[in-house]
Amino acid sequence: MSLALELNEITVTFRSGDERESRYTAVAQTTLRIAAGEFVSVVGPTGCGKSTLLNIAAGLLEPSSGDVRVFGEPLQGINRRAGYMFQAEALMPWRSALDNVMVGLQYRGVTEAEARTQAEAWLARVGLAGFGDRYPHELSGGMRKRTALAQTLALDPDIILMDEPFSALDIQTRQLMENEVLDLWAARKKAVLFITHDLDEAIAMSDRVVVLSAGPGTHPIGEFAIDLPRPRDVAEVRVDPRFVELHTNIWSVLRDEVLKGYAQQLKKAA
Ligand SMILES: Nc1ncnc2c1ncn2[C@@H]1O[C@H](COP(=O)(O)OP(=O)(O)OP(=O)(O)O)[C@@H](O)[C@H]1O
Repeated sequence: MSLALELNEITVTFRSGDERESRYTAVAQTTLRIAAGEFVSVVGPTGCGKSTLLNIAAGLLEPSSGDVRVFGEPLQGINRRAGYMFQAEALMPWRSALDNVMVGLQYRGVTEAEARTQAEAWLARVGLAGFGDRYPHELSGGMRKRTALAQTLALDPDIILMDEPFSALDIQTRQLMENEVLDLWAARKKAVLFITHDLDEAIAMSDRVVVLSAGPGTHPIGEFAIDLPRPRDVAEVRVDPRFVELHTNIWSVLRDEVLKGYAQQLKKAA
């Protein structure tokens, strides 16, 4: 089994506050490996370091120590084998949905005509055929997420990095999007690193769920193989007795960390 992404013994220390001497170790000695085609979710308490790990995988942030490998090669700079989808809206408001999807392709050197054809096909795949000429403000939140998904997948990345991509959506739209992502993933089997607060979402979508400790110095404290059959419907799978059992097992590890995470946030705010 080939590894798509390896984070080996990663430590990340930030300078914190105004005092130059003051340092905060967000991530400590964390190893996380994702096989080609594997869907892995990372859950952990608020502020523990999930986004920091994703930024490391994206090559947007350099670790203080440890190394990152992409398909066996050391990562230098931006991870060009990866596509990202973040919590915040990433669409350019002055471009139509179609232009938003086309721009990444054109940046890669695809001709305008070919980029248009591919972008139209991706918009259709995410259920937005006929919406290409709308601007982001003319689309619903779910439609904007679909556009962002088309934008990410159109570049055909081997690794997909997602940081709470659906957290702003209402529950029905969210479940529709989760099922769509699972269908698209099943068709093309990319490696996915999915960050979420939501344990139900993590279990419903993933092959494996990794639980991070509360910070400072977050690190994995549990790893669970999700042996639920696929294809899955994220709403239906939640009532499967095995889902409930996995949820109980993972929550027993996560619960104390969530409580520690809240205490930590309150201390930081004080
Ligand atoms: N550039 C930075 N400078 C200083 N501290 C930072 C920086 N980026 C993150 N941190 C701190 O590192 C810790 C981890 O942050 P991170 O955003 O990775 O957590 P998270 O688990 O993704 O949070 P959430 O669940 O709330 O999205 C936090 O305490 C945060 O304040």
